[in-house]
Amino acid sequence: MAEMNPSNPLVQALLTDFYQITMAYAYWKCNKHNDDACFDLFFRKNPFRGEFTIFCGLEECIRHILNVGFSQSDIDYLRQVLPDDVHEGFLEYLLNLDGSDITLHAIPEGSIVFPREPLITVEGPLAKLQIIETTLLNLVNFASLVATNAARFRLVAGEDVRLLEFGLRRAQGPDGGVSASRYCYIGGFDATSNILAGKMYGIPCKGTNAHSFITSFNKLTDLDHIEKTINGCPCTMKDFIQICLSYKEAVCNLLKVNSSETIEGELTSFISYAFTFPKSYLVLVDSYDVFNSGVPNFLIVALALQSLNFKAIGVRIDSGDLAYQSIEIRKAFNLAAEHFGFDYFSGLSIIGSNDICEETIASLNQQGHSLNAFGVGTHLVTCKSQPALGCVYKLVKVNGLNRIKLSEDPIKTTMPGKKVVYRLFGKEGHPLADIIQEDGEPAPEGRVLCRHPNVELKRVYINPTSFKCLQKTWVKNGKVSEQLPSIHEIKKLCENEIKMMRKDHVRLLNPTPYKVSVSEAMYQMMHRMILEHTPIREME
Ligand SMILES: Nc1ncnc2c1ncn2[C@@H]1O[C@H](COP(=O)(O)OP(=O)(O)OP(=O)(O)O)[C@@H](O)[C@H]1O
Ligand SMILES: O=P(O)(O)OC[C@H]1O[C@H](OP(=O)(O)OP(=O)(O)O)[C@H](O)[C@@H]1O
Ligand SMILES: O=C(O)c1cccnc1
Ligand SMILES: [Mg+2]
Repeated sequence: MAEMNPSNPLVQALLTDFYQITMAYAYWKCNKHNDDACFDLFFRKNPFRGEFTIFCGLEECIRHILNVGFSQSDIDYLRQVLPDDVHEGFLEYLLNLDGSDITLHAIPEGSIVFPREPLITVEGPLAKLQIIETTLLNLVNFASLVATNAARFRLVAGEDVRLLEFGLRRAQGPDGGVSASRYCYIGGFDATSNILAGKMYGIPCKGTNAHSFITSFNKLTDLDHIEKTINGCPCTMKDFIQICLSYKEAVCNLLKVNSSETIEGELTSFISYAFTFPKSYLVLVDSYDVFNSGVPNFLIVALALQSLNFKAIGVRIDSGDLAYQSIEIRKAFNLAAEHFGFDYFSGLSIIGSNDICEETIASLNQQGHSLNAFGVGTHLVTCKSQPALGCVYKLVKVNGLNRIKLSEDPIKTTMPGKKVVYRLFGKEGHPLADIIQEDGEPAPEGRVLCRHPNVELKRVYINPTSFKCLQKTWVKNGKVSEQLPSIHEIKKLCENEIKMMRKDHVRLLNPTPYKVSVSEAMYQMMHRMILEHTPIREME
């Protein structure tokens, strides 16, 4: 199916690390390449000093598995970079490689997830699963990081504020930008300014205007000669300018502004924008002076539009104190609403932008403001406060034998075996804890003993009112086995999952860790393996 290609053509078999190919060659040489393997993809620490993560990137992983394969030119290139004596049989093996014997289980995209949980579990031939490691990690790491970042912006902003993603110009390259737009939408943003992402993924596109547009206009007479009329209305530019000017004194008197000090070029730019977009008139008001020019000029044109039965949308401010200015702008809108008798002026939108981060929004909320929307770029899409999520991909089983990787740091010791995660819900409806079990253990029933994976004495009995298994099988032997959700469904899932959490787990500052536990059987198996694989030192 053509539509099941990865959305980025860079996502292909060669988008992996060289060592995956050399290891695959060694597996092949030792006849291990078709060993029956199982790998887990997971992270060890939530990002942004938080206690939750939004899992994203799954659909692109699935698309990669459905399409993975080396072209003849890939093989020709590999022949050049591998040792001279590389066996032709291995290159032939690579040429014929596809995803037909890979099975993938995963937690649904958009879910709230926690450290050490297998987000994706892949089963299939060892060498193939080795080759796709880097690609899957690349597809999940940034996607989950930026979606989590977006979810945090949504949490701090609250439900009633619109969040617009403006990051493309600052993003880490074209793919960073397009991916950020997609996963920020899932994480909680309402729209993007990135029209390619809009087209590719069906994300709503929104935009205002820039200082260059406003400052490119100079004098009203520059527009005088325009012969076109306003869209959907017989009003010419000359007439429209006259209507605007007829409101100038009244607006300036109302706002106690010296009308001769308002900037004519700015008014000209607003008129030209309103003339073009009479139904979506929203302009940037901070190019010269917000209160002595931007706001009066905006209102002059909003009133002119109203006289033609069009309703203005609002303003954007992109500098200065966003709290103070938004409150004062709202006062001006209220005054105009009352004076001119148009109630909706009180509810006009005020969008704030300019280097906004999570802390700025928290601070603005604390100070009080009148913004309806935030336009956020740099801090959101570059994940400035934490540039990477440390997802890893570890072998957990081969030919029926559980495998383990030990570490001095117990949190880095891998959890052996194929596993599933159950989420246990309490009587208030919130998740109480997740429990990682060995695949094949019965589902939790009655009173569930949840053990800390590493600390023997940390145990808790949970009596869940309900539970759910988080994993689903999305690909079975190279074929999609579960209907993939739309981006809008993924977004909705993400929103619901965050809402279900107890507030203290998802608060942004010093949140309470959510319990990720293991079953008794899992605990015993893991610790038996740790003992078996830890050599006992000799001392004299
Ligand atoms: N009331 C506020 N409380 C806290 N932070 C704010 C407030 N208002 C604006 N900010 C933030 O303060 C910073 C102001 O940045 P900066 O001083 O560079 O901008 P500016 O000089 O106002 O604008 P520009 O340089 O674009 O003309 C921005 O990050 C902005 O988001
Ligand atoms: O500030 P960010 O969160 O990255 O959001 C995107 C920014 O991009 C635009 O202006 P740009 O920064 O290009 O120019 P300006 O700041 O000089 O207006 C916009 O006005 C925002 O300020
Ligand atoms: O539409 C906007 O206002 C916009 C788009 C990109 C960057 N800054 C602002
Ligand atoms: Mg800026």
